[in-house]
Amino acid sequence: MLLSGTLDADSLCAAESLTVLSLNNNTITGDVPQGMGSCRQLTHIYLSGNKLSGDLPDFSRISGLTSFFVQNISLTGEIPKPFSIGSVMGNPGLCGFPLSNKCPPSKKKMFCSWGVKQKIGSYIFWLYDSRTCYSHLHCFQVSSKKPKNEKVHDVAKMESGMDSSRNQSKTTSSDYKTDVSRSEYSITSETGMVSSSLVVLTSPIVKGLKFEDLLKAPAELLGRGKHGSLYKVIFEDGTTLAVKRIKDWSISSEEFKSRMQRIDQVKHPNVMDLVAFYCSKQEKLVVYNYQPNGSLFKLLHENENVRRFDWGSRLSVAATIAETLAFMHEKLYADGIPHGNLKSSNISTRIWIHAGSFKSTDQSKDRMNSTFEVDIYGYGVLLLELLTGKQVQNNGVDLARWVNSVVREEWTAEVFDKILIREGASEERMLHLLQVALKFAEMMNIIREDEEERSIDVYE
Ligand SMILES: Nc1ncnc2c1ncn2[C@@H]1O[C@H](COP(=O)(O)OP(=O)(O)OP(=O)(O)O)[C@@H](O)[C@H]1O
Repeated sequence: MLLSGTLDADSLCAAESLTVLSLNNNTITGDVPQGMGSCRQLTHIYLSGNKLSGDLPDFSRISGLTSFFVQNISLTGEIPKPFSIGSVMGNPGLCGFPLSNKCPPSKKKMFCSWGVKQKIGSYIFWLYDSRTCYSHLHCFQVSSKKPKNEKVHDVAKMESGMDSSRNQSKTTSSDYKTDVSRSEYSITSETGMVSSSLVVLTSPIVKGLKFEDLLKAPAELLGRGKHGSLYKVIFEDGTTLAVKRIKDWSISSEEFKSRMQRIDQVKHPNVMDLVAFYCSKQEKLVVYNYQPNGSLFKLLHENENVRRFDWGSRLSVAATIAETLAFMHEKLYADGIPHGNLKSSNISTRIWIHAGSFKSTDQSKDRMNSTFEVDIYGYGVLLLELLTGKQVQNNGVDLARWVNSVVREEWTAEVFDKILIREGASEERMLHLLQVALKFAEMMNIIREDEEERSIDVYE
């Protein structure tokens, strides 16, 4: 017997024990109701082959959603998480990864304007430890106003830390469009290396991608961290990737490869898939899909509509990250691969955790425990950032100390983000979470009773 009728979000959400909604191949009609995005208990949604239509609700708030099948319906909108291509095919109006349909700019804008309640999700990028040589840097980073020979020098200077104007190193996409459309330099001409393919792990879109293709495409420096530089690389067909050029990592190619493959095997919907990697004596690159939606950092600190990032959304982000971290730790503990660099800029607003994983070559138990503890500490700092709305400096040490001093000495609710206070979020609940966060900081032994008051006044 085929089921017919329409979907009612209120009753679906009210059925708390309903986790698997299995309605494939029926004759259900009407829109997929927007309210279904609030049915947080759902883990599996099967709606393929019905007569549904309309805009996809925002399912990104359903952190436990692991299966999502909407094949052959006429839905429109952006896919909430990177589900397999098979599960969303047959919907010409859907866009976003893993489909090759890019979402129109208007949709992207929607994310950039931080429609938090609807759009907050979390993806974590899980990745690497890194270290590379500085050769061929010009292929990625070219300044627009100088002759090409000079550009090479600029890049080399920037990468080696000689460039004093570090913050000015960011170049806009438009600069690149006009000036970096084709670098005359290639890895082949510089080093005599032969053409070589990247190891493509996930994306059918970039199959056959060559190292040279990456080097030649227009690139924009997104940022430089302690493990190397990240570039936005734009191809002629519009495919946009984020490429991390890892520096100074004395790890053998075999080990690098096996780490990347191991990370690739552990799939979690909130951890951004590695698209590809490349490893040679001179270079180690890791490739992701470019995420246009901004980071949790931007959401918290550079968002004009910050008011909309309310307590409920922050809690949901915190819970999603915790769940994801626990999953990844469990899967990767034996391999000694923690994230290693968990911070708000590595979490994008659809909640993808950006990769990052420093593998200790010292696999002793103590050492391994301590590297995983760094993630727990990072998570504690993230909680403090969500609760206080303050920017993290000095790896979170100062923020943890400041919050600790407020909690222990002269308690004031002003420790919390004033937006949360204004919204009427429960002080008691926020305090509970604050205490959890402080426990993580204590674990790293950064808060001590006998502590000198050091630089925590930045938060006063
Ligand atoms: N796939 C991506 N798409 C879009 N932006 C990204 C992507 N990955 C990272 N970013 C953004 O680019 C900037 C630089 O990222 P990167 O990961 O290099 O920083 P980092 O973690 O400080 O580096 P490091 O690990 O070397 O210390 C950050 O602002 C981050 O939010």
